[in-house]
Formats: sequence, structure tokens, C-alpha cells
Amino acid sequence: MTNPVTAPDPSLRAAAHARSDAQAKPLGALGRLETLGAWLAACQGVNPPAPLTDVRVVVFAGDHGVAARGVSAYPTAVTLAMVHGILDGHAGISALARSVGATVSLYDLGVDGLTGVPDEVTRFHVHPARPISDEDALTADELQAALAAGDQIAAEAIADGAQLLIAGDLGIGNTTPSAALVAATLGLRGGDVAGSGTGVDAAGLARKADAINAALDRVGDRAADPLQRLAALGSADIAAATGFMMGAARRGIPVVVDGLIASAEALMAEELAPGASAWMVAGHASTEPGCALAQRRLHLAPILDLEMRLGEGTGAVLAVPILEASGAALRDIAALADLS
Ligand SMILES: O=C(O)c1ccc[n+]([C@@H]2O[C@H](COP(=O)([O-])O)[C@@H](O)[C@H]2O)c1
Ligand SMILES: Cc1cc2nc[nH]c2cc1C
Repeated sequence: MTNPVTAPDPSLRAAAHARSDAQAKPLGALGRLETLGAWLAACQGVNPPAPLTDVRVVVFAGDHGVAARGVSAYPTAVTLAMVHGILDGHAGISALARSVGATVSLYDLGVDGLTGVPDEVTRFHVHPARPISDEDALTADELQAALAAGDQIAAEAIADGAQLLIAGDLGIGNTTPSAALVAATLGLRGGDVAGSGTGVDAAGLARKADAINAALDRVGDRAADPLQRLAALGSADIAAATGFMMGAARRGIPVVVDGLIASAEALMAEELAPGASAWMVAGHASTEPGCALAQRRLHLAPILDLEMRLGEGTGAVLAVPILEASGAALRDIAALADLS
């Protein structure tokens, strides 16, 4: 789907602010909750916004060749183990999504050695991303296929009634390509964006900054083009999640952005579909430095800061009750003039 992105309805946003201003509270007393509620009304095209009864997390899982460079604290096999953990409903995202009433699904966009799972999960199967420090992660055709897969996943969820979408991520090594994309987009270097990810030590952090710099130097001026940047420095799972966010924005469905990986995807979605970030809120501030850099570039202020760095969509789902509360405030607080 290549339709341009239309902005969330400004008249509904203004109407929501007017409603809020007339409510039984000092003007502006609900702070950012008022802005969030007005954003939700503008996205839904309804004031006050409807309750959020269908929130979906889609986890895009994939392995990353750059992990062989010693940039993660965990072995690649953990990706496969965690795919099963999520499919069986026992992962961090399973528990946290259940706690807020969101559903979780997962797609394999390059998990090494994945077998014995439903066909639906492997429908968009591709090879793990090639190591970005040495070669492009994806060919141009592979990139287009991954973007299209994410768009299709968004389209199907929306056709099935999704009101709010979250892209979760899973893949040992994925903080390295994500940080590289942030660096390439913002004109930064590895040392500016590399964080400890799953918990690498100082030597691992230095290897990570080096791997990012090697990738940036290898790609050079090609990184100026967002499609080439994503193919060279990203991966199929990151590209599919980017396509998913673009697909949501083009269809007028809001997105809650998770941590570093999702923020890098949001950055790429905005580059490829200008205006897409108007359909996004940042659920939380991950501890990864690249996360704040990407969110700041997108003018997305995180709702929560719980010092989390798990990924999977966990920080984003925790922000859903706050968003829901912003809608409830608009719906249920009386007008001051009606109280006597
Ligand atoms: O979302 C984040 O900000 C985040 C920060 C650190 C780690 N992660 C998760 O940890 C994995 C990547 O970490 P690493 O160290 O292997 O690059 C991957 O599975 C991510 O989902 C996620
Ligand atoms: C155990 C584990 C779970 C994860 N979930 C997302 N990334 C992860 C990385 C590790 C290491």
C-alpha cells in the first residue's frame, strides 16, 4: 500500500481539547493525559475516543549476522528459545500484554533454525540478516518483500478490528542494527548510539561501537537514501516492523512505539512515509541511548520511564492503560458548568 499518510483529524483534536477545557478540573490539570486523549480522539476520528478494547502486539523476530561480532551478552540460540517462549505465552510480553488485555502474535522474519511452529508464524520466513559490518543485511528485493510483509500484517490486523498496534522485537544482536540506523539517520557515530543491549560489558560495548562504525563506513553515502540505509544496515525483522508502522499510519490506526528497536523502526517509517509519526506515541524510554535520540528526532516524548530494556513490545504495552485513562477522562469527567 503506497497511499500517502493523512494526519490524524485536527478538528477532532481541537474538539477534544475544548471538551477537556470545559471539564470539572482546573484548565490543563491533567497535563499530558489531555494531549494523549486529544491525540487518541484525532486518530480515532471520534470525540470522546472509544474505549481501547482491541490492542495487538505483533512481535517481529529475526536473527542478526552481526551477533557473531561479539556485540551481545547472549548467544544467538536465545532468539529461537524466546520465539517458543512467546508462542507458548510464557515470555515477558506474554505476561505484560495479558495484564493490560492486549493480544500477542509473532512472525518469523529470519529466525535461525525455527521449525515445528504453525505455518502462520513462518509465512514470511527469510534468512537471518547478513552481518552489517561486512555486507548489506538485505538485497533491495528482500527489503521490499519485508516491507510488504509488515504492511500485510498491519492490513490484516486492522481488517480484523485492531484499534491500536504495537510492534514488538525479538532477536539477539538487534540493538546493533537499530543503533546503526539511528546513527546513519542522525549523522552520528557508533560511540554515540551504542548501549549495553542485553548487558554487554565494556569490551562488548567497544566491539559494538566498532561494528556500527564499520557498517557506517562500509555503506558511506548510500545511507543517505532511506531504502538503501534500511537494506544495508537493518534486517528483515526491522524492515517488516517498519512496513507495519507505515501500514498502520496509512490506514489511520495509531501505534505505540516500544524501545530502541521500535524507535529506530519508527524513524525509518517516518522517512519512508512522511507524517507516519503523527500516528505514534512513544510508550517508554528504553535505557539504550539510541532510543532517546530517535524519539527526540521524531518529537515523541515517552509516556513511561521504567528503566526497561527488554524489547518484545513490553514498554509499549505498559503505556496502554495510560492511553486508555486519557480516553476515559475525556468520556467520563463532567463539564464544570453542569455541576451545581
Ligand atoms: O527495546 C529495547 O530498547 C531493547 C534494549 C535492549 C535489548 N533488547 C532486546 O534484547 C535483544 C537485543 O539485545 P542485544 O544485546 O542482543 O543486541 C533483542 O531480543 C531485543 O528485543 C531490547
Ligand atoms: C532471555 C532474553 C529474552 C529476550 N527477549 C527479548 N530479547 C531478549 C533477550 C534475552 C537474552
